[in-house]
Amino acid sequence: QSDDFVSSLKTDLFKSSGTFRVLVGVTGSVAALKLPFLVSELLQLPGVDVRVVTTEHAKHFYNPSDVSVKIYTDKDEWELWTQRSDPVLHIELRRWADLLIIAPLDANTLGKIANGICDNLLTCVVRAWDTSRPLLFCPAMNTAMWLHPITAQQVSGLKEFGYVEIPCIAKKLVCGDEGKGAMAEVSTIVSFVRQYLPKPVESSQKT
Ligand SMILES: CC(C)(CO)[C@@H](O)C(=O)NCCC(=O)N/C=C\S
Repeated sequence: QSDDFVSSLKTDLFKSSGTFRVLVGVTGSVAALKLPFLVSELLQLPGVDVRVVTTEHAKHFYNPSDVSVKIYTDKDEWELWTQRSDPVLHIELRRWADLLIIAPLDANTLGKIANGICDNLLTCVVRAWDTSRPLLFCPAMNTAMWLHPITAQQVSGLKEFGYVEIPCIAKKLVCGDEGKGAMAEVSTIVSFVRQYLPKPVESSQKT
């Protein structure tokens, strides 16, 4: 199981350059219920290959059978690496991805990333991230959490690393609060990602 698992990653690494590899990180905000829709919309983009890395808490909010692409979990990291010669999943994933988008980014994972904590597969990918590659994040949390002063500090910290914020929006949240904290709309997220796709090469031959 593990070899085809990694070999598919490795083959992707050497796949024809036409493929733009998008890794979606999903965390424990209720906005994670949008994951199936986000993935299906991203797959509509030309030449895009999508994989997902989930945290344990995110699993409460979506059904994996509604997601048509591979979802990597913390368990996969430990099943894959049992001896020195085994590949390290978070390193294979940081090599594989051309772009990482964390949607939604919950308050907990925001805090971890802002401080370099890497205690699960997703935060290990982020901790090992090649900052010359785009990392986009979509904060989503209760309005009271969003308004706490530590949030602005941590969001600006991520931006100092060069990560790109896709700002949260004001909505009537599922808990009844009205205000900022809702994840950006999927259409907004997809249009952000679209900006990073390789430009189609103008054909030099005159037809
Ligand atoms: C879930 C969705 C997308 C429905 O429109 C929206 O409410 C949202 O993004 N909420 C995320 C904010 C959150 O995590 N609230 C947690 C407690 S209020």
